[in-house]
Amino acid sequence: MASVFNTALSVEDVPNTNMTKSLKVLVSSNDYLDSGIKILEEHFTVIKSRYQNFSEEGLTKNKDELFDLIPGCSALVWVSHHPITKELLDRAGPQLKVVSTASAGYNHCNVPELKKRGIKLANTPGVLSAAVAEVAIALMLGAARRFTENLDQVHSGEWEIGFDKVLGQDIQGSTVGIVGLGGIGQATVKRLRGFYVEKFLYTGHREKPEAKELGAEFVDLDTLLAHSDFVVLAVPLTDETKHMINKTTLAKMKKNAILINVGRGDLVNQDDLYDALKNRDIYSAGLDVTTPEPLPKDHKLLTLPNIFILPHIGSATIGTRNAMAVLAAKNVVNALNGKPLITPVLE
Ligand SMILES: O=C(O)[C@H](O)CO
Repeated sequence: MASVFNTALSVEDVPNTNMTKSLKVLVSSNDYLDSGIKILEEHFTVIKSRYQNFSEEGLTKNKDELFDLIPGCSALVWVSHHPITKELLDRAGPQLKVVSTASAGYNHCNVPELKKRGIKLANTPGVLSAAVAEVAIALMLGAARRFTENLDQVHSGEWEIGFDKVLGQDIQGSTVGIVGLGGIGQATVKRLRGFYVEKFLYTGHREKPEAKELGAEFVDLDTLLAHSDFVVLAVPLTDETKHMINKTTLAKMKKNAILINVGRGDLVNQDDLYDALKNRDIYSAGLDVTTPEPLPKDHKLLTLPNIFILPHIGSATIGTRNAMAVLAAKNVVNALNGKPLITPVLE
């Protein structure tokens, strides 16, 4: 755990208060951790939403409350996945200097609008790569070894224990294609080394210098889809990547291919994925992210035996979430003290 915390600056490194307590910092949800609150409270007046943003009721209350609390704030620590809209920024007022999202993904932030207004944006990459990579591997195992069907058997008490029953696929000897060899993609490759993967492919905008050491080969998306037994999505959601996995791209994948998504639900056209899984055009899928979240319990994807879904827990470990909370807070301290952001998206 120590090494996770060490990836961000220590509390002592943070510039201290010639700032005033009168600056207001809004924490967008009540599930932000005390490790972050403590740092913020040393410097600022912290205003916290009383609500979380995961139940339908909580989401609505959280959204309404944020609208009431935001006027006059100098910084936002964003733990919600609500979009940061033009309307919300107008409501905040011109003193708003920085948005610090406690996530690697920042697709919920209106970047052009923030830029136009000169508001800084920070995120929390790096500190969560290991935890998300571990979940990517859990999904690979879960989808390849048919955990959904197997867990159903455990719960129903009807085990199919035949020698030839519920057989899965190996990671050993497979080709793993990583879409997006950033921090999470690289961490996934490193952790897969012990699984005796035959070949790593990756795709993205450009070749990555780190790939050589990882033994990963740069290819275009079509080549990756055509050759990979596992396709791991580890890219941010942008206009370019939205629905990059769709009817056309699914048709380019191998029959035995397993699709893994640890990025964002909207990277995948879920109707097309449903059809591909139902028709066995690909073997299975493992998703940590869906659209929407939570996925309604009567959603058609949940009727499929060959899908293994987790409720967006990629970064949800004690060490990682604390590291994210601390980093998000330190970015605010720096921004309001005229120092560079530690992990800037927009500066
Ligand atoms: O973007 C992220 O940081 C993860 O998906 C957790 O929200």
